Amino acid sequence: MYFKQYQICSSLRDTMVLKPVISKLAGKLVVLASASPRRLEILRNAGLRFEVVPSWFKETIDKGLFKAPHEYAVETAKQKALEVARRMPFKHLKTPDIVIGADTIVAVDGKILEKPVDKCDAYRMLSSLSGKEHSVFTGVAIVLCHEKENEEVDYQLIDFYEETKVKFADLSEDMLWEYINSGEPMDKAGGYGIQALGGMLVEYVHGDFLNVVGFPLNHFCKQLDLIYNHWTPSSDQENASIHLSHNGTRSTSVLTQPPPKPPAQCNQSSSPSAKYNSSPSPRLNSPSASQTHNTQDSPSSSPVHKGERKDADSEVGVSSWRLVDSSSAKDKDAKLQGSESTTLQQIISRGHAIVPEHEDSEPKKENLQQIIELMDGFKASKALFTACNLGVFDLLKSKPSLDASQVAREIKASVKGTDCLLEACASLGLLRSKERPCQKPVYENTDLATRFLLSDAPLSLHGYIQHCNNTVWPLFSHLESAVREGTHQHEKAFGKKSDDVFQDTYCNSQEVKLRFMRAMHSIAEVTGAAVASAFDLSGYKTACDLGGCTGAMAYKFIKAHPSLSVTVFDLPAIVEMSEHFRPLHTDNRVSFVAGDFFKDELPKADLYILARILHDWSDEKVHILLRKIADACTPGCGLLLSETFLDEDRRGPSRGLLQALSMSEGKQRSATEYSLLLKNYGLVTVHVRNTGNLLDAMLCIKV
Ligand SMILES: C[S@@+](CC[C@H](N)C(=O)[O-])C[C@H]1O[C@@H](n2cnc3c(N)ncnc32)[C@H](O)[C@@H]1O
Repeated sequence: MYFKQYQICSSLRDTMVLKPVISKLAGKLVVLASASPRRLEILRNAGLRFEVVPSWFKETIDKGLFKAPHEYAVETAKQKALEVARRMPFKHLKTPDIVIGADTIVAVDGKILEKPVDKCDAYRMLSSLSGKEHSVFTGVAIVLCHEKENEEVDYQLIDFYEETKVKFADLSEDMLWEYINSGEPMDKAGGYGIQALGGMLVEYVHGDFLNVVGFPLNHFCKQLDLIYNHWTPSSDQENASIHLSHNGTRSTSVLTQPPPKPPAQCNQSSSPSAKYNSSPSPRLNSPSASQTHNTQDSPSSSPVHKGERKDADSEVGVSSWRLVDSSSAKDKDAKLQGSESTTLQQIISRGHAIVPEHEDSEPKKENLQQIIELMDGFKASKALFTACNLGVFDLLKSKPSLDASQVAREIKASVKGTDCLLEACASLGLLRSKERPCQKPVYENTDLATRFLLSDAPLSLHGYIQHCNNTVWPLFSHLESAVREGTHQHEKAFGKKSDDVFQDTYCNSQEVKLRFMRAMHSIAEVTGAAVASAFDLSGYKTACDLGGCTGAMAYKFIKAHPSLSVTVFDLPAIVEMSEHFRPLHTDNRVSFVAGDFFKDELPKADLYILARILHDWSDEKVHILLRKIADACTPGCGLLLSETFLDEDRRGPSRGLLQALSMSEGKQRSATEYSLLLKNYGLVTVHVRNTGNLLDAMLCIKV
């Protein structure tokens, strides 16, 4: 077991630099516009969380329009991604943040080979590759979608391609037909799959192997790095094309292209309503006004910058649009019918006007809305807490369709106050009000409330809501002092000095302790399954969940890993109450040990779990704990760390940054910061998983 894992560890060390890049996409709705299982696997293995929405774009672009084969692959990738980016807000009722499209082709003797249509076609393709070197190109398009007002979405497009040279051995007729009859060639570009049987046909590969499989992961990560770490919203960079040389050395050049044509010229186009405006910067959050481009190009020369080719192997183009649908939302769906192969040109002529943005002198509606929502945020939180505490959602589960006076009677509150509370909850999407002629409306729980707000729902957040109301709220009411003094405000909020919040505050009374445990339990119930299944832990037999509280995480781990046993290690005051949280149907693979992880010997295990622990403690205490863990680990032992990882630039997620405001003595960190910290203790990160849920995860191995 240890040997196997150590190998994984060293081979993955090289990819470490890429992980923080992938983590940039955490919390974003990333969509892969491809059903290719090979692309799916490559991206999943890289830790990317995404939805798959296969593109309806038919690969029917006339190849003759393109000067070079890669241009065709890039154009197809673009059209696939754009089709999904445009379809999702209508068909899926959500706007993705990023859509990734890709198209892989094989080119030999100036001809493009796609997927064979039948066995004879496969034979023709494979025999044309026999004994020769050919090129595999994957065109990739990254569409960044930026939702503006109801009817508007900004699309920014980054595309690039990767070329890999592959040489086939001389293939005998027997070998060819044996391979064709295996069925493998049929859904593969060029008629072969290098990752399976087709690998036997290959003499050598020059370049990125994964590119031949279907997705140039390395180049893609470099692109993400450029998008998220290196682009700044400067006007020069609007015309930036970034060239990545094939041998891995990167040269970034800002092209000095002639300025794009002004909007007046765009208006002379064949589609009278079409004006075109590019957003200035590839950063999602910088959609201010800028340059214009002509949209009258054919698909082969659509408004993606065609920069000078500095390097024959790879090219990146950047462009962006703002589409405004000039028609009503109702007929959008109808318009999209049969739009599988629409080009940008066609979108325009279907009633989407692309208009320049103006520097508004008045505040934009959405800006004002954003500020007002922030100002009102505490009112919404408090309305939610109050409705939960008064048992409104539980009541409407047992007695649906009550009006305000009936609810008031049941929860023993005033009719006036209850009326306001119910109306407010309905406006927040927590209740549904049903109008009745000449009578007061009645209320029911929405699906959201049924899922998360009932005290007995499997994913109930009731416990955490009570903790927020009783503990976090008082702390936040002293936020200004906390910021001025740089310390936690437990004494001001709870009238009691606290050196160790867990022992001095949470374990102070049975009531507070149970409330704290319910809070931890509810979050672990919601997040635990994603954390537990984030990595293949089949090599581990025993785990110890340090600060494992009620055991909620531990139960998720044994469910996800049938051969794993977990010891939950927590303070004696917590362990004595853990029985209350034991699931009805569970075996004895979860056990509890009471102790203090700063002072006592840690239970022996080959995997340690630290979920939501490190962020709470000072550097000094973190050092004590990690030293103890490192000493308890033999080489090959694992540490699974689960926290909310901050973005690498520490600009988000807000949830993590806001939580830091009320934290006692610890701090929030990014995945890289955790990795560097753990490395000091010989714990080398081999995988990072941004779960897209509240908690992310990282697997480290002791070397
Ligand atoms: C924020 S909670 C996290 C609970 C759990 N790991 C989860 O993710 O749901 C921190 C846990 O660490 C435990 N803890 C705090 N100080 C401890 C100590 N000195 N020794 C052992 N456990 C401790 C607390 O009792 C609590 O259960």
